[in-house]
Amino acid sequence: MTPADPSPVPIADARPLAIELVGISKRFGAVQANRDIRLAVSQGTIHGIVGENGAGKSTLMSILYGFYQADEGEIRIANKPVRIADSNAAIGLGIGMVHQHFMLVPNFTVLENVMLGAEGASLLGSGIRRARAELKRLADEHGLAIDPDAVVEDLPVGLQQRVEILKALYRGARILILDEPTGVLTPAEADQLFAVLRQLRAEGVTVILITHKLREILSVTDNVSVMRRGEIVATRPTAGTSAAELAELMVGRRVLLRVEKGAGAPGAPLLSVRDLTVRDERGVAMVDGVSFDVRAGEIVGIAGVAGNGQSELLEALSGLRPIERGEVWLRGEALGAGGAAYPDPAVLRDLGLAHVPEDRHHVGLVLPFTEAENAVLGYHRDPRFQRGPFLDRGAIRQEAQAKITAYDIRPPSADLKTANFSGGNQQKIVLAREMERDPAVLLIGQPTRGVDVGAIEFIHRRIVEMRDSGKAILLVSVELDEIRSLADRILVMFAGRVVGERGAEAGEGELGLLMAGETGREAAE
Ligand SMILES: Nc1ncnc2c1ncn2[C@@H]1O[C@H](COP(=O)(O)OP(=O)(O)OP(=O)(O)O)[C@@H](O)[C@H]1O
Repeated sequence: MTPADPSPVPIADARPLAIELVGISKRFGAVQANRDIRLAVSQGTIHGIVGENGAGKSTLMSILYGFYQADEGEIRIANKPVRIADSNAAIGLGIGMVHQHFMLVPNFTVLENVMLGAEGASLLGSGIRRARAELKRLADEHGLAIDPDAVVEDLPVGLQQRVEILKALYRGARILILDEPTGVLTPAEADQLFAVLRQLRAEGVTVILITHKLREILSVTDNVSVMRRGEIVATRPTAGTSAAELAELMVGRRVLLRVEKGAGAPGAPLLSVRDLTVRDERGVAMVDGVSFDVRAGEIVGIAGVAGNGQSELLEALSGLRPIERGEVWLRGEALGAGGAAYPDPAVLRDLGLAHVPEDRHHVGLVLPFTEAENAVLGYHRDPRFQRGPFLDRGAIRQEAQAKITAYDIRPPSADLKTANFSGGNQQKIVLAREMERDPAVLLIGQPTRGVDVGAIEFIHRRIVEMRDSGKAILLVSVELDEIRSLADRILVMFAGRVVGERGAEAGEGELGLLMAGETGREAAE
């Protein structure tokens, strides 16, 4: 284990301290999630926190926001020791949190969401007028333009996040915690968010930013702390560090930050899609006449801004969403032909199609189940896991343990409830299950969302190995870098249609234009 940096606090800075954590420790059963954390953050700075999956970042922020109580240690806000019993106490101390999974009421307006639960908010006429004026003032002052009467569920995620930030500022937040805020954003939305954070910093707001994206750390933070196995192992001024150093500090070894991939040798199509149309619950054609092939030994990437039909495409192909029209062939066999229903996910699995869903919480995992149960979910009828009419628990545990080792899932406990794994480790549980089944065709959505750099390196390598062993891979990701480094061919989706196809060498700007629906002359050039 790397010894903790002997002098992690404070980074020399003339500004007063906004936050000091002194010897914070927190244990969950056998897991020491935080150990003797010492951290000092100066007012009006952006402090990054990085660390591998399960390093304890979210736990530490939950302690600061009053969700959990530390077992030991002291929190000081503006040099005063405080007790943060719950999130109301945190808000009272000027601490605001922007959650990974937004906590907004979808069918309420922006104004209603901002007012909801705020102290002294009144839904009477004068109260609403005052709140509206205050929201406008905050939006103008911080460069957070928004329509107060827009219904939240109609807004793109970037603006929903803006509502979360405004909500925190409305409650008087002077310290803002953002836990992986760009996971659901497009590159352009992420840039806008960073512009907002820089402006907030200039106004004296203190920001703590948790992210796995080292590029973001380098571009927007002043200082950065690295967590490993519950401890802070280093704190550095951002200007004095690099992506390579941070990655090494995080995982304790050198990490390859780019994908190594030879030229592909694509064979026959294993998945063919013709004129596919899929509607959502509201009857809107989310996938609108889409056609493509994915060949053996090929990775086809679908690039696009979230919400342009990529999710519905994956769901339909994997049997989770009805297909309205179109044809799908899997390994040369027409699915749902001659009026038969499209096969359900279990049948598709038997036919050699695996699916890593984008939404691991709702589709990929049953959170109250143990790791071992989730490790074979959907595959538990496999003869390897049956003993007569019963499940062979020993075989299931053995399989789970092998995957835990191969994917470095932490903590390495097959008996732990899946809900108690960190987000990135939950993702690895789904990936291990679907990828190790040796499917002919793999549909994979957002494979590295919330996953640390060491695990990204591993997952990317596995995807390339699968391609090289002749699998057909359809990859959906909002990370353009991920698509560009993995895919052999790139299809761009916009408003339910494939609006362009490019080779792996396509430039970011060119793809960005297509993603924004600019299919005119500039995009063609
Ligand atoms: N409520 C809980 N009960 C039991 N264990 C927990 C609980 N919450 C977190 N843990 C454990 O504490 C450790 C730290 O988890 P935490 O979510 O803080 O990690 P993280 O650094 O935020 O990870 P990620 O990057 O994957 O989100 C993990 O081993 C996790 O399994």
